[in-house]
Amino acid sequence: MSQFVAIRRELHKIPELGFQEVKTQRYLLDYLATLPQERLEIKTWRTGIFVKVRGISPTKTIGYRADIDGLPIQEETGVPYRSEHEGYMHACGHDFHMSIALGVLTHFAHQPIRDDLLFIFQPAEEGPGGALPMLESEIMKQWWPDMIVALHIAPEYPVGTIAAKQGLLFANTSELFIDLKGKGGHAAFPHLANDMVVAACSLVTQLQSVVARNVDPLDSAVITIGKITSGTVQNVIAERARLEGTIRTLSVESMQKVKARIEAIVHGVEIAYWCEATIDYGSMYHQVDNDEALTTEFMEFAEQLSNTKVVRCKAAMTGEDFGYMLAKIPGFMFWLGVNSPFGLHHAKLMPDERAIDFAISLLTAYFSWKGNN
Ligand SMILES: CC(=O)N[C@@H](CCC[C@H](N)C(=O)O)C(=O)O
Repeated sequence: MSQFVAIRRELHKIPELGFQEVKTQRYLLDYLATLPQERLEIKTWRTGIFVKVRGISPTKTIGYRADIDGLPIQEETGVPYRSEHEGYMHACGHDFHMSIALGVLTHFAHQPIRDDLLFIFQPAEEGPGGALPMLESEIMKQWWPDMIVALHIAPEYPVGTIAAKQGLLFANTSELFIDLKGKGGHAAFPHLANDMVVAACSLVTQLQSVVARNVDPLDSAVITIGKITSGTVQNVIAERARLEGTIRTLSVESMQKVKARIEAIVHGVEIAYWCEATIDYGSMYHQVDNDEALTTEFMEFAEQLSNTKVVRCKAAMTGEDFGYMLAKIPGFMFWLGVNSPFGLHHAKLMPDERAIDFAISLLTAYFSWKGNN
């Protein structure tokens, strides 16, 4: 087993939620301390880390970002290195993202190139979002990169495949939390209560009409309600209900339109079900827009490598707060094939670990070329 597969397994055991990545940060710092320090500058930022690898005669700084948080999912893989944190899992591949970043960083700590490299270990990608505050931090302002790159694992592609496109790659996202408050009561006397289970069910159904009837069929949007909580016991009418979900759109304008329709429907539910409703949009992520020239250059670079297959993919409705970085710094994100029968955010996600060494060699080759040219 390669060193960075072993590191991935250690990180896989300790998934932590956004801005709680204390053990993860400690693990990363301990590893960084084992590298030759002559060219490294390491600065922590909340639970994240910035690492600069000083080049020999720098003309620019190339940034590379890896996200480090896990998800509140109970792992069902049964692997020996499964999560030791009950109810939490690296089910979005951030353990891969970190070990790949460490592999690339390790190479350049031993064999520096002309240009500076900036590695960003970013907390809270799954929420509430670490990219934007990290981007606004003093450290980032001091070490501002001229370009920036990130990858995301892709269960649907085989190892050795990368997928990317110029322009829009990932959607705009907004979390969605709706609280309904009616009147509870005895299950036998519904006419004396305002039942929030019924209101919530109706609201979920009505929300489906926004994408079906209000979004241009040639545009795209998603409204997913992933969680509903309501009620206390089977024979009591629920006074409250809470819906938790996410909105995805392919433009900022569509996001505004979808939210306006959601607000109108929620107001209609207030009237129809004699209840009070509040909407909270939680955290929002800017769409991931890949720089045309840099993406083309990277895809052409990867295409001439004998072990790499490059796919021109479509945009996806996933979200990524790396979009905030790409809104300020030219660069790109690409998908890395990991060939898992179970997808992202699934309790049985099982990415093929051979993708780790493949990605380290791809990125090492690309940064060596880009950082000397
Ligand atoms: C790559 C990926 O799966 N990203 C997450 C980002 C979540 C953003 C936010 N918490 C939300 O749910 O809107 C995704 O779910 O796409």
